[in-house]
Amino acid sequence: MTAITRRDADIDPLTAAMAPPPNESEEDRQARLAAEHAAKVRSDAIDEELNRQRQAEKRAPKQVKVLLLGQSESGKSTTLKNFQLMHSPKAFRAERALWKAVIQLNIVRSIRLILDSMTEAQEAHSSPAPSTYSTSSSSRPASPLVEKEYPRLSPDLLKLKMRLSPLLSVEEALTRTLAPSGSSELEATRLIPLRYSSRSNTPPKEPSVYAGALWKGALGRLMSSDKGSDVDDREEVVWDDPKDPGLVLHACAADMTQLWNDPTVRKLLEVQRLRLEEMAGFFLDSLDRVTAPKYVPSDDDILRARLKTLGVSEHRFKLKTAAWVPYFDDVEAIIFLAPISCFDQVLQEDPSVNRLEDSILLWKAIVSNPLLKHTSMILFLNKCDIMRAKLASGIQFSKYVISYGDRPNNFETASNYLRKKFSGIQKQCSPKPRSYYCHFTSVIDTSSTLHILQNVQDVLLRSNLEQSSLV
Ligand SMILES: Nc1nc2c(ncn2[C@@H]2O[C@H](COP(=O)(O)OP(=O)(O)OP(=O)(O)O)[C@@H](O)[C@H]2O)c(=O)[nH]1
Ligand SMILES: [Mg+2]
Repeated sequence: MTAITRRDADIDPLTAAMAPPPNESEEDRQARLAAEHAAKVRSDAIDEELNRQRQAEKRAPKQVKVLLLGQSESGKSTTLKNFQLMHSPKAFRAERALWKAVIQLNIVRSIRLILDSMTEAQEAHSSPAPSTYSTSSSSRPASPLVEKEYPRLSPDLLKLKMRLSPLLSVEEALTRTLAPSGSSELEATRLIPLRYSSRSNTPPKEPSVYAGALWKGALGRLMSSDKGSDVDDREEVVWDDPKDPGLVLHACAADMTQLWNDPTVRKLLEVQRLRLEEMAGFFLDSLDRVTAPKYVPSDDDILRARLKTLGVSEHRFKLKTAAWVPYFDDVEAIIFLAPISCFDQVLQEDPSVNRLEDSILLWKAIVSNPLLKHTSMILFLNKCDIMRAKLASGIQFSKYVISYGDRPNNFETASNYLRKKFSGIQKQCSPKPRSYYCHFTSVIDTSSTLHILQNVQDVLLRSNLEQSSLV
């Protein structure tokens, strides 16, 4: 009985299944052997391919994954442009012509904001006197319109406004170009209401595109086909459409300059607290240059151009680094952008939230996230140039950041105060100690940013090296 049991166990079910049928003919046997041989050849080929891939992966540089995070308008896309300029300058420059359309859209948007302000001033002057409001209802707050002291607009200024109204349709055309109908990007790039009154409390929707290069393709196709799809470094944009937005902008250039330099307009913007020169995509001080027929955007212009990104995109860059890079494990790092200049601004999507406060809360959430506990954190306290200008112009930091108290209202003190605040949160809220670096940045400045990104890259590689116990 014991013997029988042992014999049963010896018969491996797999061997039994693979064994030839008990009464196999010679012909069947040949066919079976041929099929088995073919299967073996296939399987060996697959093994070989897998081995080849494994070897190739070992030789290829390991990827260093870096995530760019931060609230809207913090400078993520601009930092990415810096990476592109650093690692694939040719590809970056090949897109100059495409950015021209974005810059045109930025100009038209700034002009529309001025025209909207003028409309509001006109309405304020034609609306009833303040006393009508104060007697109408005790619970109703006085209209903000009548509290503001709008300057009166001269007939000449109103004529100028009329002359510039065709720009509104240019805005519409450009927005459509960036998100042609039928594309998945259309929904996100909904047209801005032609007239926006600040009374309505709904800010105009900003043109936006989904992450990735879809919009670039759409725009590229619209350009003159006889030039081919490769847009050369110095090539100007040539549109198929005779109503080229560039032509309209060129024709309106003198009027736009006159509008922007008009003292009444400046006063009006001041009353509205609309600081266009600090807003994203500001080009009104370079109208002559950027509306010239042969204008080609410079690196600087491209970095300043503003187009909102929706969604997440992935970009790969090959780092020109030493041969030892392939031996490191993956390193995950986050570059977090906090635009410190926004201490006196609120979120567009929720005007009850201060932008700086939003950045701090977001930072806190990221550093305390247990899933990211091994991730190196690189903090960019960004838009230092705007921060410096704001403080120099007399805007009081302590009015918005009460805890700042009576410290001096200068860039050095205020920026260091914020650096300590962000670093403190990192130290306190990280689940465990981690690599942490902080930089003061102005990512529109390519040379200083290049320097910082180089440093970031070195640090990431070094920390990888340490983790791999190679140093
Ligand atoms: N002056 C100045 N402008 C900056 C700086 N960083 C970014 N900008 C500008 O601010 C605007 C917004 O920057 P983006 O890079 O588009 O911001 P983002 O984080 O990608 O924003 P979303 O796509 O909305 O998430 C752009 O017009 C940039 O040129 C800076 O350090 N200084
Ligand atoms: Mg973006």
